[in-house]
Amino acid sequence: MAASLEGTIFLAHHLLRYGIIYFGIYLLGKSSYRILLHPLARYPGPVLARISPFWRTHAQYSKRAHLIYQDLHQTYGPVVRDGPNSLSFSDYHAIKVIYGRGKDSFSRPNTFPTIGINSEHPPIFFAVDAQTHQSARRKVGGAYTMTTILTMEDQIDKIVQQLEDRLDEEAANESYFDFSKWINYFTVDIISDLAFGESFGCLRTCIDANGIISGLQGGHVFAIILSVVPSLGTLFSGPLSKYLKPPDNQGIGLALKVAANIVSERYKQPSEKKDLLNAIISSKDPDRSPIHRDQVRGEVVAALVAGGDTTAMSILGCVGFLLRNPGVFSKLREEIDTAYSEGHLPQDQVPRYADLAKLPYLTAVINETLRFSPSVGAAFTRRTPEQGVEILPGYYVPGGTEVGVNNWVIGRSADLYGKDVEKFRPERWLEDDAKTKLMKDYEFAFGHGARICIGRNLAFVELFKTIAELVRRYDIIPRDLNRLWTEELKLFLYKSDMMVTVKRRHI
Ligand code: HEM
Repeated sequence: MAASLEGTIFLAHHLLRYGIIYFGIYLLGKSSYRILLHPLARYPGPVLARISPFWRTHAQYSKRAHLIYQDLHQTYGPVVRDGPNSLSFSDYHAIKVIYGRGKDSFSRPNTFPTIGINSEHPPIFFAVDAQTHQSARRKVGGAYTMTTILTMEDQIDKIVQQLEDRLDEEAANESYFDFSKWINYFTVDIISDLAFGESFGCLRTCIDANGIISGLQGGHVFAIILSVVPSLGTLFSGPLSKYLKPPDNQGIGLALKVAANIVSERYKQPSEKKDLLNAIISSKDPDRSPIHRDQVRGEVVAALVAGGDTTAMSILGCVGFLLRNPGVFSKLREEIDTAYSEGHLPQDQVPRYADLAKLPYLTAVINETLRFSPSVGAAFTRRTPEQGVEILPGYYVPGGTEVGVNNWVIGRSADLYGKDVEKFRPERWLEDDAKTKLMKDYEFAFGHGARICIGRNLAFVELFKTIAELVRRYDIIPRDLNRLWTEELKLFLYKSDMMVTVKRRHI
């Protein structure tokens, strides 16, 4: 008995020892191959990134990947190998090749969890190959044009008014409060009102509707992990998916459930309301047949996930940079006050977007905000086509490689924006027509080409209105200008804990 136990221990010990040795040899062989013989071997990058995907996971997980990628390109140049099979580009010319429009667009790596999505009728964000994406996007494009979005302006204005009511209450309290919370609630109320047919009422009730906002932010951890180890994504669509479903009483699970209910209600009881939900429902396939209900459901959830926090972070960024640059703030306020005194803006209502878009300095401030601190601080990557492609002159990239351009890094391209890229200087958008045209051609805060942000018209309407109203009506005093906010990159570049006090201006 004792002898057989000894034998078993001896065997296990040997198996473990040789297992470790063989595994070590395998890892060494694989790493050597990736460093010396892999088709991307000629591209520079940190050793750990060249042999393992975990360098990228770690960078993303550190919550400062935007800064890590900026350093990475300063150290290694315009093309860096940031994973065994992936490259990051910092030369702005790469944008048009990687993200350019057309039937030959590069596909999106399948890196996002797709629970609750019907892969036969995916919403645009989840369509992987170029053709499926193109056909899904053609159907819903009309719902997001500026003309359609402007039919919803009165509803947006109502929520701008609710934000002002909250700020007036804070002004009466004369104490510091977290401005980022109200702006988050504000953008979620707008997108839920338009896409879900009814606002979640966060501003009204002063609470994060059943944890939807915090739940969405928590979901970014999955997105980060899956972006680096896409094979894990199969778990979410395979037989295990039912065990991995998020709980449907909070966060994204609740958003999915609410979306399913409101979409079927809207089909049962059509409404005259001018909102995104109706605009999407009335979208047609190119053959004029109605859009599939599952795509509608998916688009509604995608709008909430992609359109709430992103817009909030741009509004917060803009206010923060104005506070840090009092000269810019005064110049903007003067432009807006003059527009009122000359009768170009109405005294007794939230200004119309069409009038605000005529103000050149306001437009420049918003463009500069999107360059200086884009809400999306991680790259949305693409996969190169099978035959491979020359992305920059002399930089041939084999087929099946994951390639991307980081938004934050491109916003700091001195070739594109000039040597003073580290300064928040809206004037750069107003100085020289040729330079402005180039900067606009390569604008990247909303992505580029076939998958450029479909919600950007709505984002612009929200940004112009909110910034104009805040600058016109409030003095905003930060508690500590040197510690304006906590900034963390998840998938989006989050700003939180922005403690300020506000005073209503007497105008
Ligand atoms: C300042 C605010 C916003 C920023 C910075 C932003 C940024 C982006 C970026 C960079 C992309 C491209 C992703 C890629 O290349 O794969 C994107 C796509 C998308 N955005 Fe936005 N976004 C904003 C607001 C919105 C809003 C308000 C909505 C919804 C109404 C929205 C809905 C979408 C959707 C559905 C996509 C997927 C488009 C496609 O794959 O064809 N976004 N956004």
